[in-house]
Amino acid sequence: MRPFAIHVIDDEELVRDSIATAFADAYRIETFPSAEPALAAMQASLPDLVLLDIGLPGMDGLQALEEIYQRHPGLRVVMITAFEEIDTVVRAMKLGAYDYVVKPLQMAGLEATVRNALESVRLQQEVRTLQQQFLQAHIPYFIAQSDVIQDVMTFVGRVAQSPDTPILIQGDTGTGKELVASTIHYQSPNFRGPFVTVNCATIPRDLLESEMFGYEKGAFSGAGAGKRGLVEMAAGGTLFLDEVGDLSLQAQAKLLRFLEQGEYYHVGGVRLQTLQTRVISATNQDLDAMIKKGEFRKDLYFRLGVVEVKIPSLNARPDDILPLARHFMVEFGGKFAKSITGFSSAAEKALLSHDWTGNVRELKNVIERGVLTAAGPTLTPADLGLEASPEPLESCTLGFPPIPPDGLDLTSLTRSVEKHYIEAAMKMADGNESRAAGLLGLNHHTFRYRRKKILSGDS
Ligand SMILES: Nc1ncnc2c1ncn2[C@@H]1O[C@H](COP(=O)(O)OP(=O)(O)OP(=O)(O)O)[C@@H](O)[C@H]1O
Repeated sequence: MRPFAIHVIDDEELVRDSIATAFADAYRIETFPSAEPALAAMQASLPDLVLLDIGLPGMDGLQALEEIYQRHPGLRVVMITAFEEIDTVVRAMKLGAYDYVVKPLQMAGLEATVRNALESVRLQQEVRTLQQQFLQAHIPYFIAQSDVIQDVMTFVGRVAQSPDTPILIQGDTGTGKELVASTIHYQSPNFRGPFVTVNCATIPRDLLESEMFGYEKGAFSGAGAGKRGLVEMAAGGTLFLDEVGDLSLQAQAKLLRFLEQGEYYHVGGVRLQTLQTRVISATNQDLDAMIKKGEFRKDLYFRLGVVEVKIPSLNARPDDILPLARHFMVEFGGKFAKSITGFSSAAEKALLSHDWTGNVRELKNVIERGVLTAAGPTLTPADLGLEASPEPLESCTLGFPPIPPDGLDLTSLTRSVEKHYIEAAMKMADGNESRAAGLLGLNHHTFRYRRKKILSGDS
């Protein structure tokens, strides 16, 4: 199969025929005596290259070139021209033509020009394929099973569509804020640009401003050569400011100006710098409280949080626990070359009843340890370092009261048994609902629901 298609547009039949004959073996050739039918044919099927005569009847070559670029930007066009039309050639090249050949045509020269043009088409296709493969391999895989996190991800997919709207992600530690930020980046029009993470808590406060905005040579002692800032490195992409609550007030003022005007100065610099990047910030601190204490600028808070995304803690979305656990099991199984096939039912119960204060990060660590140390093939509570939930009541020896001669009210008996154990579990767990749920082999959500019902006397 000849891989490339070429459209030849020339009013001279001899030119059309000689090109068609010379190239027929190597390329798929279609010929047109004028621009209009060629443009119509392009609507149905786009060639890889167009050989376009300048002196055409009807729409001339330059008009046709403009029309082609308007409809199909990026298409390679080589102009065919008579020697005396050289001024027109210059105009064509300015409009974006790839190259030109002069009549009378020398087939060897034309062949070389066509080969070059098609090589650049091939390279462009290759770059696109590699880009696609890279993105597919790097797009973060975000597990979202629970309704609540699915709603968050639907919203995130919508807000990702703008290239520069600032987004503030709030959530407890380890809930997946950075993963959500990178998901936004890869779903946004900036996905070909860089995703640059700045952890504002780990860079010393007095260095943060210069690290973020860069500095000029000699800006401060030790600033031997100048340095580009992280903001600059994120140009055309996304700048992710993790732990944004840790920014000094001075850095906050600079960030505000940058967000509002897209402008900033290097530390020690006098030249105004401008660039475009999307800023996504995240925090697990209470920014409202920090604003009240004068530690965080209110205007910056509003600017960072043009769109706010709140990620619920893992305990509040128990439906995600097992899908996440299985996802990490596969990930670490592959990493450590271990064939772990799943979780024992006791391990699943233990996972569901554990109090995940460290959220998804804690769950990931637990599974990593489990996969690494387990003898397999299924993971047990001991492998995961979790306490097994108590055995179901049926297997315990309970002293059930006999049914009195006039019968009993099973519903109210069941209710008082449930009430008794919910209260006892809360007491044993020092009031921690999630742990109490674990003691009764329930997930947090179900336990909370039943406890609420019992407390309201409505069961
Ligand atoms: N829904 C999810 N699907 C798959 N992996 C997840 C998910 N949520 C979190 N993770 C993983 O859990 C770990 C912690 O997530 P991440 O670093 O994004 O949390 P964070 O909220 O930014 O934490 P911190 O507040 O400490 O900065 C990461 O390895 C991340 O890949």
